[in-house]
Amino acid sequence: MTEIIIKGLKEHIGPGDIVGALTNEADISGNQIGNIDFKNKIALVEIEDSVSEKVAKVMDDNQIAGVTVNVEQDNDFRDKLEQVEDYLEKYEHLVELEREEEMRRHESEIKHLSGYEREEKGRAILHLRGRDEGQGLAGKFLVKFMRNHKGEELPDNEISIGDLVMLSKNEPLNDDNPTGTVVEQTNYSVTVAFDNKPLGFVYGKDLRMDLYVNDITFQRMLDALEELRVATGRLDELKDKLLGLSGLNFSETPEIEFFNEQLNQPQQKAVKSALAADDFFLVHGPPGTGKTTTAIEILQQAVEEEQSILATADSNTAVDNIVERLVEQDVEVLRVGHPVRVNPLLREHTLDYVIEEHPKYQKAVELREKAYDLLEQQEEHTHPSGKWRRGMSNGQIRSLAEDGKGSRGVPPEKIQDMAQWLKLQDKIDELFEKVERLEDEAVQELIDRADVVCSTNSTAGSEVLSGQEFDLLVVDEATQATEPSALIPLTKAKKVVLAGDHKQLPPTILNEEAKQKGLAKSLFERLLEVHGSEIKQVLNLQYRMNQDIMNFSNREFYDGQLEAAPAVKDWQLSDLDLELPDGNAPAEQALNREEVISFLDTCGMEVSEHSKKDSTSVQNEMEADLVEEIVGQVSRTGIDLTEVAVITPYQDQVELINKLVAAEEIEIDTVDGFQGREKEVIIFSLVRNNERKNIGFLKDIRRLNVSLTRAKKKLIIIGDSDTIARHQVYNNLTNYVEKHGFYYEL
Ligand SMILES: Nc1ncnc2c1ncn2[C@@H]1O[C@H](COP(=O)(O)OP(=O)(O)OP(=O)(O)O)[C@@H](O)[C@H]1O
Repeated sequence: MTEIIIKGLKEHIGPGDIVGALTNEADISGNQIGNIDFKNKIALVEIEDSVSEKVAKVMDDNQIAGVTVNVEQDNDFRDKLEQVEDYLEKYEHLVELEREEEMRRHESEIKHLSGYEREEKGRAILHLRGRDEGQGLAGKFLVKFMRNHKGEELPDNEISIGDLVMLSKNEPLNDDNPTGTVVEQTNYSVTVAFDNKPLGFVYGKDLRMDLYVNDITFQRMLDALEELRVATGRLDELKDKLLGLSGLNFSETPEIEFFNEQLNQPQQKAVKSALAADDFFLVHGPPGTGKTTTAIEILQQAVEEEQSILATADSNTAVDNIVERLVEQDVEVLRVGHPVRVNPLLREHTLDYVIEEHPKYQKAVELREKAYDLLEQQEEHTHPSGKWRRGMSNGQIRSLAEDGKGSRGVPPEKIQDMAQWLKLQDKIDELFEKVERLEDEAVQELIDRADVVCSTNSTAGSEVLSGQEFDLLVVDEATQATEPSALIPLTKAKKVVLAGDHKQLPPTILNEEAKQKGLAKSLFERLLEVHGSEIKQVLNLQYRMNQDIMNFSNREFYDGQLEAAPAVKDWQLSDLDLELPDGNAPAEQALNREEVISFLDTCGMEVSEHSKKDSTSVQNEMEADLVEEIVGQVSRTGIDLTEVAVITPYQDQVELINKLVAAEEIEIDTVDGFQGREKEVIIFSLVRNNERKNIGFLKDIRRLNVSLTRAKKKLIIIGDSDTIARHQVYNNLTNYVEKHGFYYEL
């Protein structure tokens, strides 16, 4: 027996349909068919060896029970199926772990912060009252929550549609508190759907709502995984390729004219290869090498070819960056996403904004208002409820009303009044149906009209984009997205280009087990591992840093492939019109010496790191004082302070330095928060200084790479070589600065 694979089945198709179709269409007898095994929408059917080829040929693109199916012979298929299932189950499990961790963190915050503090952070809303809104879709119980005081706006908050929230009265941590999903939201109210009838208190006053988990993104990840599981056609092919079950295809490299004439050789090559790739392509862009610049050119070229295009990134900031740069190039962009989360300067490109101008949407607004008027009119009539309905069907009420009759003790006038209510209901239903259709059409027309649709990875899974297919998906900052997150837009695409740098920081994962088991790994990295360097182009000319700042990272992380563009390779702080200090104090020397990289080593000084009570973070007062001293020197040079930043791996150190440094223009941030950014001068406080030589999460040397590649003209590092230099790369760093920079033992 040989196994043939039938793909694209529908739920209603059973073994009988398959046997029927095969015996009829392929002219074989029932006893030439063996076991039939169903896996989702796929059937694995055993066929006698002598006829299996014929069956596969006849049945491919043929119909079974009215459904067109794909049929092939593939002896490795069962194996592949298992691999796919292992992959999907693994990620479903990891997403679930992360989701649970997020809930735990919210619980812990609810425990440790007051309600007001949570409200301040936007993760709780206090002083609410609940109003019963009846039952909604799938029998869920709907409750609308508003402030106790009528007409009072809700405070700013992070809660959004799809999130799981918890309702409480006085006891925010009570196990019995009901949780439900946010289904509707305005400035004044949040409507929540509960699976079961919630406890009576939610219909009262003085309630508190807590964000429990930002669930929508997790749900969309799980939906994307499920889509992969039942994928057919192009998505099925992409799935095989991303798992390495089949190879990649490339078409001929196109001859093109570049929109951006400044693109350098590797950038041009990346654009051409990305266009030639049929399935996946990676643009590997080390810091400052023009990753986004290259991605923009790829998008413009695809627009020129009239492809339908989706461009995404994990964060709203990164998406806004793409939107801004596309708009500069006169590309017609449609930005999908909540306008509140979009840069105000770009709001005119959001779907919510442009749709207001669409005639069909305007008509929908008009009809909706009509429907609301009718709803009001309806209140003047009798609702056909149990009390008055007395078991009568709508049809009976209508025909009794027509005949002017009463029934079951209900007088004729009451029946007529109920019939009037029903008549209005019909009109209301019809209006809402029209509203929905008009809105859908308006959205579709706007999507079709746009050259490029832009959204976050998560929002690519939103209702407005459901059912859309794109010829090309470009994901920027792809190494900062988890694999399931990148899968959300991928399920809509025929071809995928990812731009990123896996040598910089991966996405933040809260759950340690999920992180260890691979959730922090991006799709970019998977593809690189599976398909090797054929799938990528490295951009190796960087436009950010003096070459001495670049070179350490170049050697440690990029195999020496990076080059500094001529314009930047020798630039220095003294090129700016500044008054550099002329003293010999270390903080002064760090600024006035020619060397662009300095290391102020605190190795001989007292051990000085410590953790605050209940904090997993670390701080170092001695380093903070030094930072303050250097900032003082920098400020006196007359430099534009918005061109200076202090970065450090630890949040508590950020807070400590923030207290010491008065100049508000100077950004002080964690390394993770500063990824993707740059400044003329960077002061980097390493913090770790302990007898145990413990360097905590500095062990992730990608964090060091990010830290060392933010400064354009001056990088000042403060750290304790005794603690850090146990680690080889940090040891290399101190050696490097001794040789190529200004190294000073305090
Ligand atoms: N071919 C080029 N010629 C001149 N300047 C360029 C070129 N390519 C990129 N740049 C400049 O280099 C800077 C970095 O470019 P871009 O923002 O595209 O890089 P990136 O790799 O996405 O950066 P990051 O690593 O910070 O994410 C920009 O100021 C851009 O204008």
